[in-house]
Amino acid sequence: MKAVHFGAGNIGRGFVGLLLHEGGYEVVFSDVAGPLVDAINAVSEYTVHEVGEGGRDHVVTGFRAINSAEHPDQVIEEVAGANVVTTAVGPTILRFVAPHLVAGLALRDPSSPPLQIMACENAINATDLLRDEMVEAAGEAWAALEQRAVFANTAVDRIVPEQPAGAGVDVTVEPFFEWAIERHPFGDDPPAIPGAHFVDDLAPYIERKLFTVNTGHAATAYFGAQAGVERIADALAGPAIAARVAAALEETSAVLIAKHEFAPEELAEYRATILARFANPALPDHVRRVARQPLRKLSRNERFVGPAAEAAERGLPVDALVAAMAAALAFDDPDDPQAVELQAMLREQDADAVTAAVTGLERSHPLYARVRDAVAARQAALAG
Ligand SMILES: NC(=O)c1ccc[n+]([C@@H]2O[C@H](COP(=O)([O-])OP(=O)(O)OC[C@H]3O[C@@H](n4cnc5c(N)ncnc54)[C@H](O)[C@@H]3O)[C@@H](O)[C@H]2O)c1
Ligand SMILES: O=P(O)(O)OC[C@@H](O)[C@@H](O)[C@H](O)[C@H](O)CO
Repeated sequence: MKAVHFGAGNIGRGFVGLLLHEGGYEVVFSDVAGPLVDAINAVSEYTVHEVGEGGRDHVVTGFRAINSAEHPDQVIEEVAGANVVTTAVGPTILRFVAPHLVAGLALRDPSSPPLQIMACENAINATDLLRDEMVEAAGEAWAALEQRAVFANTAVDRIVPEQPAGAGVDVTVEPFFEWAIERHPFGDDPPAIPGAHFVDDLAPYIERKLFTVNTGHAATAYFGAQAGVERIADALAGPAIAARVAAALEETSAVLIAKHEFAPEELAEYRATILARFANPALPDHVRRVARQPLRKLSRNERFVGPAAEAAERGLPVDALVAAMAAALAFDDPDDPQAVELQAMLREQDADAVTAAVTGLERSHPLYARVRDAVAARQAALAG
């Protein structure tokens, strides 16, 4: 069995590649970073080090890597003969992966079982997004290709920090992981992924994950950045930040309870587990990584505006989420292109233009005025 995994970065090697290996797949990593591809091909095994309570080491073997920027034909050929394709490249990169998948399907033996495609990105229905990109890339050819693949949305959860320079291909991760996958696309032949769970309805799982783990993580990072703290665990060690993050998560939990009927005590336990994961002192996770791409994180269906909009529509509180968005608006990292773009927008456009462009909210939406006030406050701070 063969799996082609796009994106041999932190989660690619430290989670997806590991579980595919444990499921018995030969793993072919595809990446555009030449030195990373060379480093992977220079070793016959790498170790995933789980750090923190209960952590242990896992050795991954049976993999190789291809530079898809230099050798697209090789990647396409691997896709054509694979059982499974996964991605962990970031939601905005899926459109660059899509043409390789379309070309691979075109080469695929039509009598082989359908290619099982799963995007493992932090976004609602990322696999649907990848499929849409493939349909667009294929144009009229799609009708002949679509039977050759099945598509399942997934929710992946494991904190994998940036790896220190010189660490080679090994990856340091937290011990916790969760991988929820839509069951119905696979019929009687689900992929072999030990530890993953197959669910009939992914929406509660992906929303619980994105609007708790990622909302809380991002809130910690943006409050931490404002306080000049570098590590996530250190940011959460301050009682003021911990209280603000906890308040934001109580607001998202209220939405999840109202929408998906989670039991309040179950979500309280989920929140406590997550805050303990963030506080793991052995995990070298940094504010800069977690805060990355603030425009993506402040967009309409993402971890702040998504749950806050639903809360406002239901008349539920949003104060703590708006406070976290205000901290995100202040995130100013010269090495993060989206942070630079956001700060330029705040300097050059009026509050309504920034609010609409960044959040995608209509002026008539009950959340709009609250976010616009936060935008105006950030603009006043920049001007003053
Ligand atoms: N790190 C985590 O804790 C974590 C956890 C869950 C989900 N995720 C999600 O996984 C995705 C990747 O995150 P990450 O932290 O591993 O990032 P990363 O930057 O470590 O890895 C991304 C990799 O994708 C590669 N890449 C870029 N363009 C590519 C292309 N066109 N084809 C193939 N590879 C390409 C990059 O070179 C890089 O190696 C994101 O969507 C993220 O939200 C991350
Ligand atoms: O990957 P992003 O940029 O969407 O979010 C940053 C982190 O919150 C994220 O990578 C978490 O570590 C991960 O989602 C945990 O499962």
